[in-house]
Amino acid sequence: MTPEGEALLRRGAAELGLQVDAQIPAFVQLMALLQEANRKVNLTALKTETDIVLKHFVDSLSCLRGEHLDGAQQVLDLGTGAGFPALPLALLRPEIPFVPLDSIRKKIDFVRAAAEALGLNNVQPQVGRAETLGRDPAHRESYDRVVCRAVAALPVLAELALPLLKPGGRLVAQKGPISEEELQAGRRAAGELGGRVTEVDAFTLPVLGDARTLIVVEKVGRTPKKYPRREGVPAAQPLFWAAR
Ligand SMILES: C[S@@+](CC[C@H](N)C(=O)[O-])C[C@H]1O[C@@H](n2cnc3c(N)ncnc32)[C@H](O)[C@@H]1O
Repeated sequence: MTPEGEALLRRGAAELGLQVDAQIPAFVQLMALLQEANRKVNLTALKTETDIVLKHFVDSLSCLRGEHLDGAQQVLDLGTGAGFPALPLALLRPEIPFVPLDSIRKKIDFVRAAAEALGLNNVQPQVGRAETLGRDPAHRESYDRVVCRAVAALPVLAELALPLLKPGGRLVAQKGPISEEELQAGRRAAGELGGRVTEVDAFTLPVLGDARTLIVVEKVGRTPKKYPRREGVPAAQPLFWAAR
């Protein structure tokens, strides 16, 4: 990473109220690993240094807004892709255990290799589908938090995440701007699944000013056994939401 890239990372993090000086060497290494892996396989669409700094690193760190991860014992990153937001979050919060989950093995192979290279003992990547884990007693109702970024519409996320959360746990979903229709469907879906939308935090991405929304869904009851539906159904037939 160039000195300009490092300065951009410091500035973006500072706008979020975060200090990343101690983690700069690790971010430099992560940038190199991502760019090297991207030359071999198409891991992420973002390829330039500026895009990776702002739209992967800083954007991931925005999940720390509102301190929703504080005190969490086990955080699942649903649909982590190349490790976002899990890897930047794990760098900033070494005391929190993260489980980056993705259904695509080559992505999880990268996340595992990157976590090892960065010496991140608090990262345990997992290959699989959220629907499968959500019905597996070893994972159902096992997580304090589920974070996710750019994975699916809110009603779909609610069905994938709420079965995995312990009662009292929270889904922290980072999205772009959200329509009123999606939010309404998400509220109804959350209600059906034992959850409640407790926060809709609209903000702008540091430096770039792109619109973002952090949506928090709290698990206030139990998720009925019939959820999640089988693999692919939550996304193909989102609860309470026809307007896709
Ligand atoms: C658009 S990518 C976003 C990746 C990453 N969160 C980011 O922001 O860069 C969505 C990822 O979610 C994964 N995914 C989608 N549905 C999933 C499911 N039901 N279970 C596990 N992973 C899923 C996909 O394989 C893909 O890697």
